[in-house]
Order: sequence, then structure tokens, then C-alpha cells
Amino acid sequence: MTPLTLYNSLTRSLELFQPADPANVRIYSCGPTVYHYAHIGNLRAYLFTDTLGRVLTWKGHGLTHVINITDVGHLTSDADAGDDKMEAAAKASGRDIWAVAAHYTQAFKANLKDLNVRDPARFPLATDHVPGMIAFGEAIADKHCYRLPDGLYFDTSTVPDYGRLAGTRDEGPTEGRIDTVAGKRHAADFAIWRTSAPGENRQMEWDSPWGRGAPGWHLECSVMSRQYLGDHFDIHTGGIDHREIHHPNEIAQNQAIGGTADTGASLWMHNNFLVDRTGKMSKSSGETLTLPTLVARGFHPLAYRLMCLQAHYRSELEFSWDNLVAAQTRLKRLVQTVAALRVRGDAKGAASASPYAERLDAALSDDLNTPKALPILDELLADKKVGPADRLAALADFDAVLGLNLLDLSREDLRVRPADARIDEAGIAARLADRREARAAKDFPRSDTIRDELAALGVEVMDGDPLGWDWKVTV
Ligand SMILES: Nc1ncnc2c1ncn2[C@@H]1O[C@H](COP(=O)(O)OP(=O)(O)OP(=O)(O)O)[C@@H](O)[C@H]1O
Ligand SMILES: [Zn+2]
Repeated sequence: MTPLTLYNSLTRSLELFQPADPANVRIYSCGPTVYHYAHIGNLRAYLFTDTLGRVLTWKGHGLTHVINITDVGHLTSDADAGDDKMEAAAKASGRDIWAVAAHYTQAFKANLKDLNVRDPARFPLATDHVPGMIAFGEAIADKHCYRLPDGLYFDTSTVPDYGRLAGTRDEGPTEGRIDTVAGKRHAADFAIWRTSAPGENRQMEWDSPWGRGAPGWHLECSVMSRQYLGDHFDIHTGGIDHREIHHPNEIAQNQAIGGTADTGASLWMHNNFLVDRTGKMSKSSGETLTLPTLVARGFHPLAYRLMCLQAHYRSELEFSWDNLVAAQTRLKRLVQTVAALRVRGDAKGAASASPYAERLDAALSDDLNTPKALPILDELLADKKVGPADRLAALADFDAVLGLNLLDLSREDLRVRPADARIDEAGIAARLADRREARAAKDFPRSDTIRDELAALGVEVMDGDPLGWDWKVTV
């Protein structure tokens, strides 16, 4: 096997991956803040960690992956300003905050299932770990924290190299990030615990040595990652926005509790954003696309997965409907090819598929280069020198990493019907059968009428479609 190299945001370089225990690689991924449905940009972050986990499994490692659920403490600004996103969402909708959290957590997990993301070992909830957070705060308070009327704050000057990850080292109190809390010693200092203001009326709050209130978001991840993965684990992941504030703050806390310069993880990895023409897709900035929206417009969730795999995780990826259509077409082609190879069965080939597995390994070992792996798969499938059964076996090996479910998906699965369609699959099939009959009888006006009727229902008939797909939904 080719040695695996991964990009470490901490050193800003590619590094040879050397896990502490190859039989149990430990990964922590910052989870969603469950105040709203995850948008497809958020989901890109978990498609990235799923690919990472699959590559490690493929290379023979055991894995313990933890994705937390942030159900308290994340403010509307990452830099300690604004309201708690959860409290604000519950208030705005007049719902019980625990019901809000449970609803969006369940929706997030359903999204991951639909995208064929493997379950992590655990999905710990922040609210289940508040006593551990208070104990953590107490342990570092004397040496690293100070009190302000609204809580306990971390003094970022008490740890070595604060902000190395973000590249904002040596930031003084008057430069860099906006100082939004009166009395902070440095602009970058952040809340470990936020004490509820008189009359604040939070739905979620706990007693602590610093008053009744709620934990800071950064603290949650330090506590949960250390509890489940230990003082030092292999890989910590998140979206690239976390490289600037959230992860530097986790690192500072880890250094404080550990009493060393160790950041707590060997590698800090970040996926780049899904963007659209207006910029980063973001829950807080209004209109976002969710996975169910894509499905309602006639796309299979795995078409979105393939769209993400076509870009390297460290590159920005622009969402457009055209890109998604192209990805769905590519997925259909793959499924079609699998069906054709099955028909041809066990015919012997003159060549072995193993060079393809080696090339796949080389691509993945190069910092999870899935865009490089996909054309290798296309080449394999088209290689007539390799027998059909061998090609299928090799494809299964590719799919263990790509997670596109290529051996199980059928043409029918990919004919996802838009939610607002007024005709179902069986109805479409019946109209197409009528149309074939009309054409066989050379009744072209009737054939055209059926085509137009289907078009009015959002179904485009594709005569002479090279995929043999007959029809597609229009978006
Ligand atoms: N547009 C995006 N593309 C890729 N990853 C993203 C994008 N937006 C957020 N992420 C990542 O998604 C994960 C979950 O984020 P979280 O639920 O905390 O988002 P949020 O901050 O509440 O939402 P938003 O940033 O959209 O307002 C994080 O790892 C985050 O970095
Ligand atoms: Zn986190």
C-alpha cells in the first residue's frame, strides 16, 4: 500500500499519517448546531469525514469516530457575541428547546443515512456533558481564566502560541477580531462559561461555580473529544471556518488542562466551503438548500455525494443545479455500466484489475484525492481486457471508499420524482408504453401529444437517450 499523506492545517503542510495505534485511529469531528436543518454545505463537512474514515478502513485501520451534537452554547457569532443559536431558534418558533434540538438532531442523522455516511462510534450531546465541562472549567480557572460579570473567560495569553492554527499569533487587544465583550483582557479571549443575565430567561441553564448559565461552545468540544478519545488523539476535523476561532480555542483549552504545548490532536483537518454565487452557504444568512430540497427537485442524495467527490475536500466547491444534473447523469452512467457488466457475467478477461487498485490507492493516499480516483474508476469500467466479474469486484473495492452504493442502486432508484410531480413512476411507465405503441403504429401526432402531456407534468421524454434512460425529471 502507498503511505497515506494528509494535509495538516497546523503545519500548513502535507504529512505522512502515523497513527498512535494503527488498529484504532481516533477522529473527532465538530458536529452540527441543531437549531435548524443542516444545509448541504454543512453536509459536505460530514461527507469529507466519511471519506476520511472510509479511506482509513480501506487501508486496514480500525477506527473510532466521534461526531458531537452541539445543542447548547453556540452563539450567533463564533467570537462570543450575540445570542445562543439554540435559545434564539426556540424563542422565535415558540417551541420547547429540547424538542427543537431533538427534531434537528434526528433530521441531521437522517441526512447522513441518505448520503450513505457511515455511523460514527458515537454522537455525544453537549447537554449530556455539562458536569464534565464544569469540572474542566474548575481545573483551569485559577491559572488560565478570569471572571467578568457575564461569565468565566479564558485568557489566551496564558498558553503558548495561541492562534497558531489560524495564523493570527501575536494578535493584540486592539487588532484582529472585534472585542465585543466589555472587560476582556484580549480580543481573542473567549467564554468558558456564560452566566445568565438577570431576567435573561434561558430554557437551558445549569448551576455552576460561576453562576447559573451555560457552557461556552469551544469548551464542549474539548470535553467531549477528551472524554471519548483521550488527551491526545489522531485527527480533529471541521469546516475551514473552525480554523480561525473554534479550533484555536479548543487547542488553548487542551493546552491549559494538559499543562503542555500539545494541541490535543496530531492532525487538524479542514474541509473547504460549499459556496454558491452569493458566497458561503450559511444557515445564518437566510436561504439555504437542504438535502430534502434536492430530493424534492428530483435528485438522488447520492448524486450530491458524487458532486462532492468530484472536488477535492480542500477546494471550494460551487453549487449549481447544472453541476448537480451532471453528477446525477454520471451516477446513472455508472449504475448503467454495473447492470451491463452483470449481464455479461463471468466471461474471462486477459488482464487483471489490480493495477487499478494500485492507482486508486495512490490517488487516495495523496490527501484523499477523490477527483483523481473517479476517472480511474471510469477507465476500469471501460477496460475490455479485464473480465466483467473482475471489473465488478474491483468496482466494489472503489465503492468501499466512494460510498456511492453502486452495486445496489438501480435505475429506478435514480428516477427520483419531484415532490410536486402530478404523476408517479408507474403512471409514467404506462404513458411511455402507450407512446411506444403509437410510434409502432406510426401515429406520430399521438406520440407527440403524449410527450407534450408528460412535459407539462415535469417529465422529459428522452428519445434516443444514449443511457437508455427514456425519461428524466426537469428542474
Ligand atoms: N458552506 C459550508 N461548506 C462546508 N462546510 C460548512 C459550510 N458551512 C458550515 N460548514 C461546516 O459544517 C459543520 C457544521 O456547522 P454548524 O452546524 O455549526 O454550522 P453553523 O455555524 O450553525 O451554520 P452556518 O455556518 O451555516 O451558519 C462545521 O464543520 C462547519 O464548519
Ligand atoms: Zn467543535
